[in-house]
Amino acid sequence: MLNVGVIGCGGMGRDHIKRLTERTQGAKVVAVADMVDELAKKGAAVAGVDCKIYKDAIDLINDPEVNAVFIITPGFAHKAALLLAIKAGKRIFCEKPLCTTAEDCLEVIDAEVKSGKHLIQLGFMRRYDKGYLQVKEAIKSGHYGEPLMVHCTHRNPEVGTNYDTPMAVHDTAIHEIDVIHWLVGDDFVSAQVLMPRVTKYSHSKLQDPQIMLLRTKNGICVDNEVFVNCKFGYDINCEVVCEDGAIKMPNPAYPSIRKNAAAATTIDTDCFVRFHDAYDAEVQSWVNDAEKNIIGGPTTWDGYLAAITADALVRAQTSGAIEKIKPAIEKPGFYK
Ligand SMILES: NC(=O)C1=CN([C@@H]2O[C@H](COP(=O)(O)OP(=O)(O)OC[C@H]3O[C@@H](n4cnc5c(N)ncnc54)[C@H](O)[C@@H]3O)[C@@H](O)[C@H]2O)C=CC1
Ligand SMILES: O=C1[C@@H](O)[C@H](O)[C@@H](O)[C@H](O)[C@H]1O
Repeated sequence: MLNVGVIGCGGMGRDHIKRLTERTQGAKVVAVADMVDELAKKGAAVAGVDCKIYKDAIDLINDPEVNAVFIITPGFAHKAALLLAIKAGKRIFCEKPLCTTAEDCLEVIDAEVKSGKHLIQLGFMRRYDKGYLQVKEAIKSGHYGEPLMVHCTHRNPEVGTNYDTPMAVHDTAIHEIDVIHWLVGDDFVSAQVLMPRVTKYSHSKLQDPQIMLLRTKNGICVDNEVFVNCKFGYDINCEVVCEDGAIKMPNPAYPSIRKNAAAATTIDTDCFVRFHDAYDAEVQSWVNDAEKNIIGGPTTWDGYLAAITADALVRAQTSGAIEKIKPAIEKPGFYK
């Protein structure tokens, strides 16, 4: 049994605690930590009566009963917890983004490589979504030729006023950055952002919507509409256009209802419902891999590649120019 300690008991933290407690085989949440007492208590209540509560992440990490750690704090707080958990040699599941800057990601890579053990899996759950997996299979089959273009939309119904323009990259588009790189098996080399007219539902610190453009080494062009106050639903789409056909990701199936001379189909309203099965699958696979002592999912290196792409997009948000993307180091042999 993997005894998991969860750091960060906000919305996503509690969702993972519920998953680990109710739907994951072979894992148990034995401790939680949150700097806000009330949230730590809420997290522990989801886990069950014998769950320990800590205020400081370090105390949870150093608890000998805890042999694996979930880091579900906001992105800016990931680095500190990651470095402590690596030092303690604990198996780690860290929510996206790995860190909010590429420099911080390099520090984490350095620490993991020096530890000599593969410890970290990143929460890029879309790699476990049935629809994306079907698209990947179709590309791999070779029946449709080489991918040329990828059209994506990442629409959220709304975001709070703490959500600003760079977060459209770090918090939201980071999912396409990772999943498209994984789908087409190619690295990004440049980034650009187009800023359309701003929706009346935005606020002074947020340019919404945005069109993010990425180009890969092999010349594949990706356009990603990020629209986080679209109002109508949580709407994730992806179409890969290849030389001999176009592959559109299926969305979860809902019935088409005919009423009042109109036909309507449900669109999900949040990521927790849309990616429910993908989150379950990523966590179950991380638990299963513990027995084999491997990290089978997205690694720290994937987190770094996503971070350099995100940094280029954030630069492009203000420069309006095409920004280059280049890793500062060669991929360490450790991750090959
Ligand atoms: N994969 C996905 O689709 C999603 C991933 N996330 C990721 O999950 C993480 C958390 O997001 P939310 O739960 O939405 O945020 P949140 O703000 O609701 O919760 C974060 C929690 O961490 C606690 N916290 C902050 N710093 C801490 C520290 N140093 N030690 C202990 N506790 C600390 C806060 O008190 C808060 O309770 C983020 O990395 C976010 O990007 C969030 C939503 C969906
Ligand atoms: O990760 C997530 C959130 O943090 C983010 O804020 C949303 O835009 C994403 O759709 C969701 O998957």
